[in-house]
Parts: sequence; C-alpha cells; structure tokens
Amino acid sequence: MTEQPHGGPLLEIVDVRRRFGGVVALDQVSMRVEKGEIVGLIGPNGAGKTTLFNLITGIYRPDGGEIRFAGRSVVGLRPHQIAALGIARTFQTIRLFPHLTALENVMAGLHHSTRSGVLDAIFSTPRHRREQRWAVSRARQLLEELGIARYEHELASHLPYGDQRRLEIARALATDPALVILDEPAGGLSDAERTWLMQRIRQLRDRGLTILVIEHHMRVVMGISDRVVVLDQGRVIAEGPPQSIQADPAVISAYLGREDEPWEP
Ligand SMILES: Nc1ncnc2c1ncn2[C@@H]1O[C@H](COP(=O)(O)OP(=O)(O)OP(=O)(O)O)[C@@H](O)[C@H]1O
Repeated sequence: MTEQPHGGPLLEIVDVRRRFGGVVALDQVSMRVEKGEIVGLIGPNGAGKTTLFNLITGIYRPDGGEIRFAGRSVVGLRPHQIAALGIARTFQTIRLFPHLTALENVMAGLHHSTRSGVLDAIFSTPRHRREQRWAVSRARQLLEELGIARYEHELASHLPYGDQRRLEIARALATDPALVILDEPAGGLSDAERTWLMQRIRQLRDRGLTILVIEHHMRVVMGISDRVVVLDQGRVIAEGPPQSIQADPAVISAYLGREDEPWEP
C-alpha cells in the first residue's frame, strides 16, 4: 500500500461541487472514509453517487471543494496518478479487456508494480523474466482468492456475468490499493453470489483494506457497511450506521415513490 501514515481520514471530501450544464450533480458534498472501514454510498437514481466516484478517481474535476486522500489533495491529478497513490475502482458497467484471458486481465492491473521497460521485454532480460514470473504468480493468487482460478486461460468475455464481476475486483486488488471503490458490485448477481460477495468484501476490510461502495441492493449495503452516507439530489441528507439510516425519515422520504425501492430484502 502506498499511502503514507497521517492523522486524518483516509479519504476526505470537503464542500465538493459539480455541475453539468444546468444540472447541479453535487452541491457542497462533504464526507469522509476512515482507514479500515466499509462505507456504503446510497441514494435514489440521479443522486450524484457515480459523479462523486468520478471526481474521486480523477475522471472529472470538481468545480469547487477539496478531495484529500491520505492527507494530500488529489484535485487536478490524472486518473492514473490517483490510481498510483492507492485508489482502485470497479465500474457499474463491467470494464474488462474482453479479448484477454482472466489471468492477463489481472496482470494488466499489476503493470504499475513492475519496473522493467519495453527494452527489457524485447530483449527478455533476467529482470523482465523475473518480474513476469512474479506477476503470473501474484495474478494466479488473486484469481484463487476470488474463486475464479479455473478461468485462468479463458477470455474475460467468456466468463459468466457474476464471475466477470469477481474478475474486476481481482484486477482492482492487483494494484495493491489502500482504498477500493466499488460501483454496484452486486448488480446482476444471484442471491448466492451476493452472499459470497458480502463475505468477501468484509474479509478484505478485515485484512486492512478500506472500501467505499455504491450499491442499490439494500440487503448488501446494510449488511456490509460500517457507515452509510445517503445522497439525494446532489446533497448528503443522512450519514450513520446502517440501523439508524434505515429508520431515518429523510432517507425514507427521499426514496418514497421512486422506482428503485430500497428496502427489499
Ligand atoms: N456526463 C454528464 N453529463 C451531463 N449530466 C450528467 C453527467 N453525469 C451525470 N450527470 C447528471 O448528474 C446527476 C447525477 O448523476 P449520477 O450518475 O452521478 O447519479 P447516480 O446517483 O450515480 O445515479 P444512478 O443511481 O442512476 O447511477 C444526474 O442528473 C445526471 O443526469
């Protein structure tokens, strides 16, 4: 993990604002994620959740406010620079390299941890061969940990949907991040797959990883989160442990009458 020890929260978002034309997607949003916790980010469709993820990971720039990771501002950094600081993410719509194998997809995530360059690769230097062996064995270990080792040589696009989601997580973990940002990891999964995912996310937290997760599926988000932050129309309307969020009148009324009914089991 690349983050330096410091006193404050691992991720700190202060008064962040972002508009798209006339739409105010985020309006003075502040929140924090402490090291070693799972924070769930919920809210009705269009609340601004994905926009916030895109600001944290450098895809968009905020119009105002501050985003600090391990005490340092990441505003204005490029996505790959933010990733190198120790933030990894998965996407709402799976983004794998479909024509690479499962193993190669994870190795792509390992790329920044290796030091050999193009010339090392062309001349197959001892350093390059050593690093390749290390990358293969680390990638295999991650496939094993995510329960998809049997697909090592399968093209990513040939994996069943739920296993593609697992592969995305394996690839995110390959960068050895301090913070993992998961965008609807339970989307499209079966009940059994969701239960497995919840256990796995808690195990990652227990091993010291910090996790920020957008999730529409309430059983999942309430089951895994240490804290839940609720966005509605670009503002934080509630924040607290899952039990208090489920009983919060502002949260219930934000969801009432919406299509994405939140409280299904
Ligand atoms: N690139 C963009 N261009 C224009 N408007 C955008 C863009 N991205 C987001 N928005 C708008 O910003 C608002 C917040 O969208 P966002 O996707 O962040 O919400 P969300 O909470 O992630 O929703 P969902 O749960 O449906 O994914 C919406 O009104 C959306 O239409």
